Amino acid sequence: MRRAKITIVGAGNVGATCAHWCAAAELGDIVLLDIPQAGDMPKGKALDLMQSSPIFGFDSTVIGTSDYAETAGSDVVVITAGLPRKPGMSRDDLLATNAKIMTAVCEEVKTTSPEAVIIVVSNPLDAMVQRALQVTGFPPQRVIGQAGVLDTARYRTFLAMELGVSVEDICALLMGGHGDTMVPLPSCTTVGGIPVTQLIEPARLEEIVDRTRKGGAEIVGLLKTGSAYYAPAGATAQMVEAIVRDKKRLLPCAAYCDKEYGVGGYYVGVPVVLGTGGVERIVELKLTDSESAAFQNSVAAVKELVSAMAKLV
Ligand SMILES: NC(=O)c1ccc[n+]([C@@H]2O[C@H](COP(=O)([O-])OP(=O)(O)OC[C@H]3O[C@@H](n4cnc5c(N)ncnc54)[C@H](O)[C@@H]3O)[C@@H](O)[C@H]2O)c1
Ligand SMILES: O=C(O)C[C@H](O)C(=O)O
Repeated sequence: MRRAKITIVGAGNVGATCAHWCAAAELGDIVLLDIPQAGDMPKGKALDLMQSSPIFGFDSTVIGTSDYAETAGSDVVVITAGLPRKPGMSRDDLLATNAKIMTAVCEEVKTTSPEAVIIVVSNPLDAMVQRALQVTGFPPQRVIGQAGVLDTARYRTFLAMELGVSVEDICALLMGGHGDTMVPLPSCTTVGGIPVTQLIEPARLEEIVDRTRKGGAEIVGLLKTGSAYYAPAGATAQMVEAIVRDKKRLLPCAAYCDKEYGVGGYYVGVPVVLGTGGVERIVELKLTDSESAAFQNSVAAVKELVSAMAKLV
C-alpha cells in the first residue's frame, strides 16, 4: 500500500509550515509547489525539511517544485497560494488578486490530480473555496475550506488562558464565514464537560468571542509583514490527517451547503464529518433564534463576497 500523496500549493509561510506538520506526523509524501518566479525556494525548503527527518524520525519524503507534473495523482491538494494581508487591510481586500491565483492553480489541479480532495486556505477563504469548486468542477464534498478549525483553536486557546485550564479540556464550535461575522456557539462550548456559561460571565465571554473574531487581525498587527501561519498550518494539517487516515473527525470546515441550513449553494463554516471522501456528512444543529440570525447574517456576508468575485472575472 503506498503512502498518501499530499501536494501543497504555495510554499510560503502557511504552505511550508503545513508541509512541516504533515511530514512530522508522517501523513504522507509531500510535494511543495510554488510559481517558477520563486526559483529554487520550494526545493530548498523541501530539502531542509527532509534533513529534519532523522531528528524527528519521519520517513515521509518532501520535494519542492514548480512543475505540476510532479504533483500528479495527489490524494490531497492544499492550496495556500496567494497574497496574505498586511496591517490596515481586510481579508476581502485580497479578493481580486487571489481569485486570479486560485483560478490558475485550480486549472492545473483539476487535470493533474482529478481524484484529489482539495483544502483551500487562501483568503478571502469563503470566496476562494467557491472559486475552487467553480474551476475544478469537482464534487463539492471534495472541495473544502480551512477556517473553522483555526478559529475554534483560537477560541479554545483564549478560554484556556482565561480559566487557567488545559486546552485539551476545552471543546468548542464556531460556525459561519471566516471573518468578523463568525458565529460562536456557547451552547456547544464545554470545559471538561461543564457548559462554559457556568464558568464565565456573559460580558467576559463576549469579550473573548470578540478577540476570537479579530484573531487574524491581532496577529497581522503584531507581525506587520504578513499574517498568521503556525496555527493556520496546524489546523490545515489536522484536516489533512482526518482525510488521509479516514478518521471521521467532526470538525468545523467551510463546506458547500445547499439545502443544509437553508444556505442555497455557498461555502460557509459548519460542523462536518471529515474522512477519506472529504466532507462525508454535514451535521445540522438546532440553532437558537439568535444563533440562527447570526449565522444567516454571516451567510449574507459570504454571498456578497461571492457576488463581488463574479463581477471581477
Ligand atoms: N484560511 C485561513 O485560516 C488562513 C490562515 C492564514 C493565511 N491564510 C491565507 O493563506 C494565503 C497564504 O498565506 P501565507 O502567509 O503563506 O503567504 P506567503 O506570501 O508567505 O505565501 C504565499 C505563497 O504563494 C505563492 N504563490 C503566489 N501565486 C501562486 C501561484 N499561482 N501558484 C503557486 N503559488 C503561488 C507565493 O509565491 C508565496 O510563496 C494568504 O491568502 C492568507 O491570507 C488563510
Ligand atoms: O487574518 C488573516 O488575514 C489570515 C487568516 O485568515 C487568519 O485568520 O489568521
